[in-house]
Order: sequence, then C-alpha cells, then structure tokens
Amino acid sequence: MLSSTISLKPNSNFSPRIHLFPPKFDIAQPKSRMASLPSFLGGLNLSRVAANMGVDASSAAASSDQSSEFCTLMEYVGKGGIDVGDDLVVLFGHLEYASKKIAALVASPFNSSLGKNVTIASTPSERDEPKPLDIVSNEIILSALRHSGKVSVMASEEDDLPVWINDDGPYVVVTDPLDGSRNIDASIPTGTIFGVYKRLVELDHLPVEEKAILNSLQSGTRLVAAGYVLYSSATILCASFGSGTHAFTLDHSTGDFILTHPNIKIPPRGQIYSVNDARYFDWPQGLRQYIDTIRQGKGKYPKKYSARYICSLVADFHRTLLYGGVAMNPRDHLRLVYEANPLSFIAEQARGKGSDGKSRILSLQPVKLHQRLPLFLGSPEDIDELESYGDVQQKVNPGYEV
Ligand SMILES: O=P(O)(O)OC[C@H]1O[C@](O)(COP(=O)(O)O)[C@@H](O)[C@@H]1O
Repeated sequence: MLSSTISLKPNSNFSPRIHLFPPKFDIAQPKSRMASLPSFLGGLNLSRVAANMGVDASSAAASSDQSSEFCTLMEYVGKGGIDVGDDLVVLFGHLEYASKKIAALVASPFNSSLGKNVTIASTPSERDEPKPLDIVSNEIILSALRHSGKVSVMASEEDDLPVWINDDGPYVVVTDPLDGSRNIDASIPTGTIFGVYKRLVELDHLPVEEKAILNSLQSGTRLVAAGYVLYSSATILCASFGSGTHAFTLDHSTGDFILTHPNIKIPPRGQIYSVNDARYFDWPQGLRQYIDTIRQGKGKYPKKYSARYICSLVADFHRTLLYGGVAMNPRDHLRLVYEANPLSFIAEQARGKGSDGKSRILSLQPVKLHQRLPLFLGSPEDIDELESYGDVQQKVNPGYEV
C-alpha cells in the first residue's frame, strides 16, 4: 500500500476512503527509509486518531505501520523530537491553534467579502459592521499569545505600537497576521508571518512602552524561530527553529499539522522570477537589465526564465522556496520587522538568501517598527547574480492604486 488509508464504515451510498497524508519520502523502500528517519518520527497513535474520527479502529491499526512514519508539529518540537524547550512548544501550540482559526476564517463562506476594502469602524453605527479579516486575524493571534503565557510583547503590522502582554513572558513575537489580504475577496492565497525572539531581560527595568518597542526592534540575527502559514489549497505551516526549514501540512480530518517537507533546501538556482513587472518603468536601470537578461536566457544560467507573481508574499515565497528562483518586491513596501526578517531567516535556513538588493536582510538593524524596504528572497545563485547588477532598488514609489 502506498499511503495510509482508513476505510470508513460504508453507508448506503458510498464507501469513502480517507487518505491520511501520504508520505513524501521514497515509499518504494519504506523499510530503508524508516531506518534512516530519526526516532521521533514514530508514535502517531492512529487508533486514537481513528476513534476521534469515528472510524473503524481495526482498519486504522492495519495501516499503523505506515502511519508511524508521520510526525506532527507538536511531536517534532517536543521532547521526542528536536526538543525546542517547553516554553517554545507551548508558544507554538498556541500559534498553531491561531493559524487553524485563521485558516477557517479565510475559507468561510460568511467572510467572503471581508478583504482589505472594508470600512474600518469609526462611527458608532459602523461598530456593528463586520471587521476586515486582517484585523480579526490580528485579534486571534493576540488572544492566542496571551493565553500561551509565554509572550511578553507582540508587535504586529496591524498595530501602530507593540502590545505588552506579560512581564514574565520569555518571548517576543513579531507578526504580519494576514498578509495578502487585499486579494482575499477573490480567494487568492494569503498567509501569516511570524518571528520569535527572546525577551531582552536587560531592558526589564524600562518603562513598558519603551521596552516593548526595543524588544520588537531586535536584529533578525537574534531570531529564535520564525515561520509562515500559507492558506491555500492546503494550509501549510513552515517554520525554522534555527536547524533547517520544515513544512507541516494541516490534516483537516485530525487537526494536526503533519511534517510533509522535512529539511527544505531551496534549489541553488531556479528558473522563475516573481515581481510586479507592471512597475518596470519605475525600476532603476540595473533591475531592468537583470530582468531583461534572465527573461532572454542570457544570464549566468543560459535558460529563459518564467514569470510567476501571485501578489501574495507568503504564496510567492513558498513557491520560490520549493522551486527556486527569486521572489522580489523592489520598492520600499514590505516591512523589515514583520515580513523581511522572518522570511529571510527561513530562506537562510533552507540555504537561500534574503537581501535588500545590497545587503543581507538579517544584518540590518531595524530602527523603526514599520520600516519598509526592498526585498529579494530566493536561490543563492539568483540573488548573487541580481545583486551584481548593483542598482536594483526601486526609488520611485508613487503609491500604486492596485
Ligand atoms: O503592490 P506590490 O508592490 O506588487 O506589492 C504586493 C505585495 O504587497 C502585499 O500585498 C503586502 O502588502 P500589504 O502589507 O499592504 O498588505 C504582499 O502580499 C505582496 O507581495
């Protein structure tokens, strides 16, 4: 059998089979593959899962040989896994819960018109109006972090200032709760981005507002963990704890995020560029030349590149991570603290690069919470080639309407 399946008890009309996350590994040789897997990849209790689903546990047990190859996010980070420490496990449990709520929110038929263009309540009569989904997502994450008890401060792209949560929380979380929400009314993929730092205890004596800001302005080199959640045909939580980049896919039947993409390595070079090239005439000479060159297959890689642009950062980045190439926004638009740093951390952990066109993103010291900058993420050889054109940062930024 190539995948773990459970037969549901047949009813009068059909006998569906639920495929539980078929392994990504070389299933042609399950024994040798399993022998090479770390021990923590075992132990998923399929009987329990089956019982929760109200399906035939004996069929589940029959499949349990295959299921032992699968590992949930919580198993991965816990004691039997890479053991990131109890505090971070609890924090990730709450982030995981928040992301499932947001996944349900963006997929709900009742929220299908709550993208960016909704009026934000300013008068009493507007207060009863539904809120835009990025605001609701922000509230979901804040609530999850509060309940975790592990976070001292949350800085969000949606808030002017960071929110101080708990004096004893060991961690600081920066987040863009729902990126790409301008596309949501058309069901285009969206995503959550987050980064986790340690609280700077040496700042504990400062007034709350001051220490909240300074804790949130830490350099990307101090990230303890970072991740994104892609809400698309699958909901995928991709994270790094400083030892590689790993992606987990939500199994809607159990509510678990299952390790589906262990140790992602971005291809050293891709053949795809991702940019809003309607802005071509606002680009500097270097960027125009670079794109013209790779489009024609005249760059260091002698093949013509293809263009792919979803205009949803998490989705464009996720594709780039898997297929290689470069995802970019050359104008001062994306935020260093909430977007560029966490995604660059993940890119680097996958052997990729994150650049502002001149310098490594993680080496930049944030000076303002909502600081914006050009962002180039992708395969190391593509980023090196792009940087070699020198003049790739778009300085003209007329504030496009769409
Ligand atoms: O308009 P551009 O320059 O193509 O920017 C698109 C980018 O802006 C974003 O929509 C984020 O913008 P917001 O922070 O204003 O939502 C990204 O998801 C996307 O990659």
